[in-house]
Amino acid sequence: MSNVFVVAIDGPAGSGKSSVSKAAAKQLGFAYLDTGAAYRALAWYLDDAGVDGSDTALVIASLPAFEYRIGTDPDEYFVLVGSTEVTEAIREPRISALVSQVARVPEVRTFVNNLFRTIIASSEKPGIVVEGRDITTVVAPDAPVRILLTASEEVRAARRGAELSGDAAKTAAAALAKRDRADSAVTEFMTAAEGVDTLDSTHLDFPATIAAVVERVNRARNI
Ligand SMILES: Nc1ncnc2c1ncn2[C@@H]1O[C@H](COP(=O)(O)OP(=O)(O)OP(=O)(O)O)[C@@H](O)[C@H]1O
Ligand SMILES: Nc1ccn([C@@H]2O[C@H](COP(=O)(O)O)[C@@H](O)[C@H]2O)c(=O)n1
Repeated sequence: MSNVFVVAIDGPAGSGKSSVSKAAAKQLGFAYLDTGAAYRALAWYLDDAGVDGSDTALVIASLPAFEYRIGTDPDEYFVLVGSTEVTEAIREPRISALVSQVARVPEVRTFVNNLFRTIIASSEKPGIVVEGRDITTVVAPDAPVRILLTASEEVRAARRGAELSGDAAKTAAAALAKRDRADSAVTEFMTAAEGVDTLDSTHLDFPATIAAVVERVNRARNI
């Protein structure tokens, strides 16, 4: 890996990984890599092509044609599959409900992890905040800052529910718990691995959570 300073952040669904990581990256002048977007984009791609995401052989066979690009500038975030911008579409509850079944396939994980390592190594900023489920343990276990960002399930569900409307808001808590259960069978993100710092935002507001991340990074950089 290159000399880029990696901040690795993992956590369960709705713990604030993307919003906090993006804001911390902006404050630090770092790049930002949302790894969940790759799994979501693959789920979107398969769904769009009418491929059954539960058919492991078909999912693996689809990987070579999956053209994926993500913006790592926190001010210009985008996600592309081929020439289609899917930045918003991959956040839909429908895709959230499909994503775990593709993320459980080891060949998918190897494929996207190679992409992530390439993106990290080619970053032109002094550092990069990388968030997901297995960043502190698998993608960047040697990162100088490793954080497990968490919050109680009730608080996470309430924050996620507040973003949604209609039926999706009502079912947000159940959907979030279901996804965590499925993802926990594949990666460990509910408890911190050795050397990983737990940041519990249950009783912290958004600015205080960002400040806690930035403070950890500055301390590690002796700033
Ligand atoms: N400390 C906080 N206080 C209040 N709201 C917060 C805090 N942290 C995050 N949020 C809000 O919680 C919601 C969920 O955050 P976010 O989407 O970043 O989580 P996530 O971990 O990336 O979720 P997912 O894994 O489902 O993509 C957002 O509306 C975000 O603004
Ligand atoms: N490192 C990662 C990141 C994500 N996943 C899977 O992708 C889904 C979407 O992630 P979000 O962070 O956008 O919620 C997540 O539910 C996991 O299935 C992963 O396995 N590893």
